[in-house]
Amino acid sequence: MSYVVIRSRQDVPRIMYFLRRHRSQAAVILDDLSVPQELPHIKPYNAIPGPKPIPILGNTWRLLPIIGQYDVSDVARLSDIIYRDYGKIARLSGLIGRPDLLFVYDADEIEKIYRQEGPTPFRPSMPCLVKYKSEIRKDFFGKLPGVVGVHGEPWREFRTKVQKPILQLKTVRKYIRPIETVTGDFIRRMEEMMDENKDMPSDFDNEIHKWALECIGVVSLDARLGCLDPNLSLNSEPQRIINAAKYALRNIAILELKFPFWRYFPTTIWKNYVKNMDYFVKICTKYVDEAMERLQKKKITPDSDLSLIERILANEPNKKTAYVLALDLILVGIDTISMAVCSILYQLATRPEQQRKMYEELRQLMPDPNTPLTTKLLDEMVFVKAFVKEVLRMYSTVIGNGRTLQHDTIIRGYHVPKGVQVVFPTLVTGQMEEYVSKSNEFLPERWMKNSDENYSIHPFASLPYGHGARMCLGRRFADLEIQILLAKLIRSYNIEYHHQPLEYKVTFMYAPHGEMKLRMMKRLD
Ligand code: HEM
Repeated sequence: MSYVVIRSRQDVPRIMYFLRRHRSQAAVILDDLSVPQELPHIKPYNAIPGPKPIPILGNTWRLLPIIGQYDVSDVARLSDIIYRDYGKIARLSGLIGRPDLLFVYDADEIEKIYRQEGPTPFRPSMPCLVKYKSEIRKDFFGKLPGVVGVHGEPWREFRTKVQKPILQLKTVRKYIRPIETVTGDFIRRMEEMMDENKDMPSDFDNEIHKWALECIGVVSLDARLGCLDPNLSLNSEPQRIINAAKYALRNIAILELKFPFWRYFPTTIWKNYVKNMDYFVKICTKYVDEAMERLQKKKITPDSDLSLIERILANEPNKKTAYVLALDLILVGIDTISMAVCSILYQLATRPEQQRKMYEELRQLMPDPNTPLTTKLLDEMVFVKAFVKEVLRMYSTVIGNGRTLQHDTIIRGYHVPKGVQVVFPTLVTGQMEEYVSKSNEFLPERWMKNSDENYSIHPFASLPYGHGARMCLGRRFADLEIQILLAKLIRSYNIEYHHQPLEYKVTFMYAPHGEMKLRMMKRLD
């Protein structure tokens, strides 16, 4: 199917006549994206295939516990099943309390939607966070609600204020040393945790979570939070932060994917969510205030070597921007990265040949394992970077992204009305043979410029960090943190796995599910 974009409504009859005459299958898109219903060839929205809703419960029952056809943890499989059952476009309608979900598995269409999204893309996410920010703590967030769960002008204004420092390589690179220090502490802790077989404990994923928390503390609060301390008392601040991160973040899957009872009355899980979010607000306020005090004592010149938070505080008279930014980074920058790291380490442990290649690259770049990391060294770790990309293609931590359509749009020949939530299932499209050559094979080399073979990949098939103006704000930090961890760990240890294979599931993010008892064998060279 090809498309014809028409600049003016008056041209419609002329173009339609031309298309009919030439028996063309092209779909017509009006430049202003308002689509008249009567255009021939364009099928109505309700003709899109999809699971049939049942009366009263709509399609929500499919996600209900016990009677539901799909479990929350099956969401990744659900997206695959929908593709197999209905093809490249499918509609999940009749979801109580939320708009229809439209699954699009066509990389050309995904590209088109992303490219047309305009200056304020709307990502339908985290309704519970929206309620928290816009109702429960309206007093705090007011006109500066941040980026996560925020849309339209308020989102654009906030993103414009913070985007430059967060994505600027100069700022990100300042964090090589601090993240290397956190990671060194984490690896020492791993040494202490291993059993007599050198296996990590069964809850090793929680330890990775603490490393991610400690990293985000350094980035967003200019602070070492102390989460890697092995002897935390129950009431200590780091332990309370660890617990809040678990409840506030991990329960979002239950709040958002299961029936949203919390919208109608405050359920226990909702009350806990609010309590933990309040705790995060308190922590962010405390550490940003401390950063401000330190900043006030500094003499700032245009060349001052400032941290991310200091730069925000120096440019913005309102401290609220820094509080809210820190909160947003914490909310989305812990689980994403810790789950991605679980997945990457598990893949390394179960792919010894690939791990050997990574090790050889690292040994060549860092003959002494204690070589301090630099921008140059990190840039030269091409296999490390390619391996991470390949894991994110085949096991994308965030299984899909989405946009709420802000205009009526034609997608695969259907007229899709404004307001529908379009889902881009990157986990599925990233593995479709028509978009990715040898899609079922795990080949990091496909991402390497000087690879012997010529692999093709559609640029919109695998987008683990999303795309466009709303793309992941923390992606440079995410890449940096993952790369530093791999460089330090794989240079010095061989990672193995000697237990039952782990299945991938969605518990908020897509990651191996079960006991991550990785074995860490110290390398001798
Ligand atoms: C491997 C780890 C990560 C993955 C796979 C990931 C993925 C994503 C995706 C898919 C989005 C939506 C983008 C879009 O709508 O186009 C997103 C948004 C976002 N991410 Fe990440 N992310 C990761 C790590 C991080 C980290 C470490 C941080 C913070 C330091 C972070 C901060 C954010 C923020 C603030 C947004 C919201 C941006 C906005 O709506 O304007 N992410 N991320």
